[in-house]
Amino acid sequence: METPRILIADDDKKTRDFVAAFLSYKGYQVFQAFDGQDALQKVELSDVQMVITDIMMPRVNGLEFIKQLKSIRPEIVTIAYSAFANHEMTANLLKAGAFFYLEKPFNLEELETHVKRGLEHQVLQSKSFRSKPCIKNRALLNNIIGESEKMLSLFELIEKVASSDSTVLIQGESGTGKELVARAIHDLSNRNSKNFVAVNCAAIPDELLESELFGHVKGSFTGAVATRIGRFEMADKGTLFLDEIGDMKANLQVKLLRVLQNRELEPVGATRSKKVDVRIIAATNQNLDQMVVSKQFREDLYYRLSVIPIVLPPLREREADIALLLNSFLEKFNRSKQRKVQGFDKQVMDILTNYEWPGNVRELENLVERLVIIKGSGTLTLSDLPEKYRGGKSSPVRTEQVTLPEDGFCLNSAVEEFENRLILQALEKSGGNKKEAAELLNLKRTTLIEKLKKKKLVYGEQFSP
Ligand SMILES: Nc1ncnc2c1ncn2[C@@H]1O[C@H](COP(=O)(O)OP(=O)(O)OP(=O)(O)O)[C@@H](O)[C@H]1O
Repeated sequence: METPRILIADDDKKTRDFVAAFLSYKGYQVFQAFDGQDALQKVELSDVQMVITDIMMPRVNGLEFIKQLKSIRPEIVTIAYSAFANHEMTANLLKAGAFFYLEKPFNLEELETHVKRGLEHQVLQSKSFRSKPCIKNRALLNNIIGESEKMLSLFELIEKVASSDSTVLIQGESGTGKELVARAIHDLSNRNSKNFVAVNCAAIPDELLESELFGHVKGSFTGAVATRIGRFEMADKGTLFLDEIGDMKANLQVKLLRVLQNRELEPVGATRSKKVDVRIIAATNQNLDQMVVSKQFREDLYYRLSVIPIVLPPLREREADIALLLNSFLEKFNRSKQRKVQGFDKQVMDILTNYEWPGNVRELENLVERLVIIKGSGTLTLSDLPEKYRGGKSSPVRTEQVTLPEDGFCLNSAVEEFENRLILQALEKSGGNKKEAAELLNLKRTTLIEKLKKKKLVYGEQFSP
């Protein structure tokens, strides 16, 4: 049996460390959160079965935390504790779905008894949740392929959050389907008759992003030849999807925070602000938690955005979906490319099921598209697979051959040069075709185009770093 995973939420570090040390000693895997808001984040990131929470905490207190947790992850068992409890609070806690309530100071052995009971209860409860997955609108989620347990709970979560109008933060590796999930949330929400507007914050040059988001008035900067509305206004009454939010620069983070707080924005060069009614869904493949610690991302904005956190699992953690994805894409590309490939032989299926998929579903989809086009008909066998899949190696780039010079060097410019060279090689290989080059690099086509713009790279011209 897997080691049970438990999260302890308490703003008092001493108590938190004390309870954590005891439960770790007893063999549980323990995580810590410093208040209810932080706990909501960590629940998703650490995939726990139980939360032990203090009641008196700043920002989101224990009772509010349990209510929110139950609305998104009802199968997680919670034990609450507090120094001052009265009958009314205990009743409220149990009504909110807490499994047990303990009064401080409590005995650690007593806590462990309730932890054991709670975890037994959790196993039974999660079985019952699994046996009746209540996904009402599977048809609307049709373009998200998956039947693994992780995907089924994702579908349930999408349905629950869609109607809530809260801000959502989707985290996950590149190619796991963050944009697809954002669209599904919009499609299932009351805003679905209005626009879903997507902005890739990493792809738009920093100096243009502000006017792209908030719009500008004529003459406010060189090139502002006419007044233009921004993406926020385009998404009015609908949904704005802010992709790659981790790349947003500090000055714009402040402006975005202001819009989220006041629900109004100021176009570049305008003297008056405008009201907007927009639901924000943000996404990133970076570790925002760590970026907050290293002060690259504002903590206040992080909490504003992550009211409902969703973490998409990488494909290697849901092997059960790989065959389904391979077959679904095979069907899709047979249809759209007018080919008649019959399927994958067992050896190919086994290799692809055990492959790591560093580029996740995007990589799988691109591979199937290429295989279908090239093969045309018949069954796909080992010799049809590109070398890297046959050898089981996930990256053809031999980074281990790179050595750091004695006196060090500038990492940023080296990385930039490395990226530029690979982009130009991909364009070379595809004869300048950007869609194909993006596929070779496992990037979205639009991301590649914006990267080229940002870097001022032109295919066909000699690149000098
Ligand atoms: N579960 C899925 N079912 C079907 N297609 C999927 C699934 N997940 C991802 N895809 C496909 O994979 C590709 C990448 O998905 P998407 O752009 O949503 O990923 P992402 O996580 O936003 O990537 P990035 O971080 O690079 O922007 C798209 O073509 C999408 O349709």
